[in-house]
Amino acid sequence: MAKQLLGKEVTAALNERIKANVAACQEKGVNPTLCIIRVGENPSDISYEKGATKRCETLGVACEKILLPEDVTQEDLLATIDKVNKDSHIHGVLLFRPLPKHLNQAVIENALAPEKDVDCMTDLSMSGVFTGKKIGFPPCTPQACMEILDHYQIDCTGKKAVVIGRSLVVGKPAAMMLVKKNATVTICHTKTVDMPSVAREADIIIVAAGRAGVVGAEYVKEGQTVIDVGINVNAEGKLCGDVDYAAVEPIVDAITPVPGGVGSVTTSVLVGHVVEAAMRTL
Ligand SMILES: Nc1nc(=O)c2c([nH]1)NC[C@@H]1CN(c3ccc(C(=O)N[C@@H](CCC(=O)O)C(=O)O)cc3)C=[N+]21
Repeated sequence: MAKQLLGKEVTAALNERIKANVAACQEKGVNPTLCIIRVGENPSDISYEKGATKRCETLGVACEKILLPEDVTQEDLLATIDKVNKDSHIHGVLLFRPLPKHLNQAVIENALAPEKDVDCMTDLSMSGVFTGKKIGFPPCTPQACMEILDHYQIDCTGKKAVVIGRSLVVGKPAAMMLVKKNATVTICHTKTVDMPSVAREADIIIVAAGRAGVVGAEYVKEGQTVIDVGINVNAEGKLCGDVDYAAVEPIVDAITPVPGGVGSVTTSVLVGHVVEAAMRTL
């Protein structure tokens, strides 16, 4: 039986710090405010939006939403971003990605004001993750993985870490953050040859493959820690991870469940960034 790494234990600690910072803002007459921009009706965007809305409420942060149709033009989305950039009562902006194919995502991502970039969407913010310079905020999801490792005192120094997935939202920045924690890191992706045997060599596996249940028993061995970043909505509308939990859990030492793992921590990290952005304006 593996130890469950529970998101709620990690968020309880984070939320206390966030609440204190919210109070500090309010004392100075500033109401930390998140603006969510959603294009279309992607179910995983909607579930993140629901989670973020609830967490904002719990923590006393305002949450505004801008919903745009799936066929929004590049011009209209850029105009929306320009508007929130100029709106001084908004401290942080979350734009769900990936965007529909007809939009030029690279241009849109860099249109956001850097000081409001609470999920590391701009190239400038992302450069901070790679250079180690303190620029903006790190991306919420890989930071949530690190918060879980820290909270459960899972030391990375000298450990072998395998990251499954090379996206700019999770895989690549997660690998850099693990390097910063002194792990030796391997990034696996769709062209990796014999991924199960690479994964079995790891002490720590971060799974951000983006497909439900792809990591099965053949990827793991005893003694490992498995962090499942996947949030997939299955046919019954239920959340499930990228790890086949029932197969993997009996083998490894520690594992994050879905739901109840990384996703819930991601949401608190996001709200924490919004409050931090508000504090920087004081
Ligand atoms: N720019 C961008 N950044 C993202 O981080 C991003 C994105 N776009 N697009 C969509 C995906 C999906 N995603 C989710 C996060 C939390 C829940 C979620 O359900 N959270 C629940 C808890 C879930 C759980 O317990 O595991 C909550 O906060 O209460 C769902 C989905 C982020 N993504």
